[in-house]
Amino acid sequence: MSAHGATVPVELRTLVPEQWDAWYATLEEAFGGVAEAPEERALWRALTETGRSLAAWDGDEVVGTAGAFSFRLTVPGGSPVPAAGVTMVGVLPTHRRRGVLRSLMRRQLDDIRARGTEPLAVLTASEPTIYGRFGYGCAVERMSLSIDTTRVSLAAPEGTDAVRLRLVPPEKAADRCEELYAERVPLRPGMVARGPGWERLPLLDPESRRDGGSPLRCVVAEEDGRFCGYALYSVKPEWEAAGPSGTVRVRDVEARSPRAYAALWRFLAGIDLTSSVVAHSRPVDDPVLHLVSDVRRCHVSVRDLLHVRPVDVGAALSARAYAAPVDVVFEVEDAFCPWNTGRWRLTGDTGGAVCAPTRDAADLALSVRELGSAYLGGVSLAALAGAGRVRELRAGALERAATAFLSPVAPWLPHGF
Ligand SMILES: CC(=O)SCCNC(=O)CCNC(=O)[C@H](O)C(C)(C)COP(=O)(O)OP(=O)(O)OC[C@H]1O[C@@H](n2cnc3c(N)ncnc32)[C@H](O)[C@@H]1OP(=O)(O)O
Repeated sequence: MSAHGATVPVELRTLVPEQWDAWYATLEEAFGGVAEAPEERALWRALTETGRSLAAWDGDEVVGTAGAFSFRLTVPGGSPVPAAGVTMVGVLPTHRRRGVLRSLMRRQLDDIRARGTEPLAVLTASEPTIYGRFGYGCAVERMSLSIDTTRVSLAAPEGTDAVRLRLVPPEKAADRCEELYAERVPLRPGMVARGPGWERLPLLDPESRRDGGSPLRCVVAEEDGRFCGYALYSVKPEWEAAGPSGTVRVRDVEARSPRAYAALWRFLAGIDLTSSVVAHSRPVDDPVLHLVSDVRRCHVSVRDLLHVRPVDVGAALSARAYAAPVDVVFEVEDAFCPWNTGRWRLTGDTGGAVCAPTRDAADLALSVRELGSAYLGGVSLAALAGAGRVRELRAGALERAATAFLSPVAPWLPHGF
């Protein structure tokens, strides 16, 4: 019985390709019933891994959906670790709060564990309050910026003026952009290698999502004739009594050098007839924060992005490296996946780690959710301890573990899924 009504006795079945339309229609209904543009729908259809997607049936009706992508996610130290990218979760409004999501999450985590290859599950949540009960912790935040470019100037490191910028249709630059993206993936925890088909995601640009803005533009940066960066953006023109006040909407910026990075942002901030540059998903340590003359007029805000759930605590903690030597025993509580509950000894350093069950006394006590939050190195165990969510059982253990877990580069990923 759920808190809101009798549990619905749904039957969970693996999605078969012929049922994709009905399945996806349920998902769209759960999200409010606005149909996606045909190209968007076609992309998600192509990317759906039906064999690991679940449909909850009530009689002959699909009332709930949950999918998973087979990702390789960068973890601290730079290794790619297999992770289930949980996606397309929805329950019909007629069936909400009667345990359908809970049964989908139960089955999905059991399936991921049974595969034996993915120590982690990750997701971006429609609402951050939903997934903590299933052991997901917020591990990555994203930063939004709205730069008032009538007041803010950008610094130009030496060599910036030598960077040549060129407007190129996004499809024409796509291969070179993907290559650069692939180079960046190991450099930041949270980044996901884009498998076949995913290269279309950054170019997805349905008219229905433009909200009065231009089609997607691409500017590429070149140094000595070599491709060294790109920005994907659009422009939303606007006219006020006092003059033009358009907005540059940034979708992505990547570069191989600080010169190219600065040149791209300076370009975006200087487009005629615009007075602001808006970017909704940047890493919280984006170097652009150190290029601007007035960070307050960049209207920075931060919100949750990626939630991480260790499915196999031992394998997950063994798969990453640590910024400093660490030898710590965790007392882990995991109500939803009890196979993780117990004491785990983690020993590791910058070269790698081993994490295995132990009978030794615990140094730190926490739930699997806090381990998920700290896993990518962007959330400090010390901050979680400050909230009472990590308990130090041996003096000094918290500081050492917190130092070892942190990443010098903030985790991030450039797009949802
Ligand atoms: C990874 C992704 O795809 S994120 C996208 C998630 N989907 C959406 O937001 C679409 C719109 N919403 C929905 O489809 C549904 O409301 C869902 C999927 C969020 C929840 O499905 P339901 O079947 O209603 O959830 P279910 O009844 O299993 O609830 C399980 C628990 O979570 C809680 N819960 C579920 N949804 C919410 C919510 N939006 N806010 C707060 N608590 C919630 C329930 O109260 C219940 O708590 P309890 O165990 O203490 O009783």
